[in-house]
Amino acid sequence: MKRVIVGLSGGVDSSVAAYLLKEQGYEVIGLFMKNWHDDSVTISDECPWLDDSNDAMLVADKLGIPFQTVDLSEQYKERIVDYMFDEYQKGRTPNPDVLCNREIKFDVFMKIALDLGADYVATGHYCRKGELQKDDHPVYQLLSGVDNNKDQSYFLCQLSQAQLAKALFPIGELTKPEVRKIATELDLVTADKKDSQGLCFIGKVRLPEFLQQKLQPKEGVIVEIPATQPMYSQAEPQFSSENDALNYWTRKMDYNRTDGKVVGKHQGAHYFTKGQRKGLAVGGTVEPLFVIDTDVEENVIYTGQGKDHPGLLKKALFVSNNEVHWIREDLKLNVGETMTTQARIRYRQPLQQATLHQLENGLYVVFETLQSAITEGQFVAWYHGDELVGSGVIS
Ligand SMILES: Nc1ncnc2c1ncn2[C@@H]1O[C@H](COP(=O)(O)OP(=O)(O)OP(=O)(O)O)[C@@H](O)[C@H]1O
Repeated sequence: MKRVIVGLSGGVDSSVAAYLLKEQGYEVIGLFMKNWHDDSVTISDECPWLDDSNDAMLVADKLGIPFQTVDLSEQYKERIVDYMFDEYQKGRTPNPDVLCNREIKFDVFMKIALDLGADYVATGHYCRKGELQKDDHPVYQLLSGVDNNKDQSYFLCQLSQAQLAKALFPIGELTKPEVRKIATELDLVTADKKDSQGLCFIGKVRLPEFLQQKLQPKEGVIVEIPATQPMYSQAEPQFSSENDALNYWTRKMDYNRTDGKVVGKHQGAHYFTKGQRKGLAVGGTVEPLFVIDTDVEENVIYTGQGKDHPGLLKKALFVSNNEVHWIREDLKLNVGETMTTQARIRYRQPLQQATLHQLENGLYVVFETLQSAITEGQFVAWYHGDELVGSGVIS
């Protein structure tokens, strides 16, 4: 009998995942991980991990499976929390959920599970795993969940073949309502529990308060850039090489920053991210202000009115070579090659038609239409239909 260790979070999705695996005849063990030190960077008075671990235990009990907890708060602090601070300090916006999957759930947690004799590690993610044979070797595929509303493949965009080989996603063929129905029929305590917003990190703390714990406030100005200023020339120029064209589409905004006017003050550019609307506290504008760029060195936030402000829009992005990741290693592009794909630059964004260009210095992703708030530090993931083929950190 194959042994599966399922990450039991105390939520409904992993509860049902554990049930389904048992039905399929696996030997199932539930494992809860504690991520947070009570005394470290927790903000709110609540202590949700205790409630969650208790719910996970009750579910395991009801399903009649063994249950254990592991404390991974040290590793979580080192690999996720510290990295978060570091990235914000540099003016980038990291994605803790993607990292948590790559570094914690499918690395530290997975190694513990394998040491406990597991053949597989399962989670309650809404995605599916496929398998192909190529040159007599198995090639694993990461496929989106059938529930379009809940598809979580994006959060797993940094998994490797080795990690996928050992992963199972039992609820990927189901919709959320179907999962809830199963949990209700089984009378699980988690049946009506509200979703954790799919965030393993921000769900537990409020981001601005979290950042203020480590990043010192530093007063600076908010500058508004008028929307009438051209960001790109209206007519596309003639390019002498593909390189020139790609650099043109990914370059920084070309407005003269001194043309903007100071409209307010902020407490630190490193607290802000591109596309952000909340927290600017500047009134009296016709349309709401959005952050179009931050300069953490000069401590200036550049803003513009309206979500279609040209300063927010770009057609392409760049990923440096060491941050390009192919789940489908067999499809990796060589220098000079291109690939037609569909891509997204944030969770739940509908897939966008795009072309990948692998050049000497890195990978360019050129979209068919302008994209809003392409943000450094976030992940771009590219797909072929419902298969997530690769991803990278936006430079
Ligand atoms: N503290 C934890 N301990 C063990 N596994 C976890 C934990 N947190 C998350 N997981 C695993 O990762 C999966 C995705 O986590 P996420 O935080 O996105 O929750 P979710 O989609 O709301 O799922 P759930 O309803 O199971 O909490 C979970 O279904 C679970 O298998």
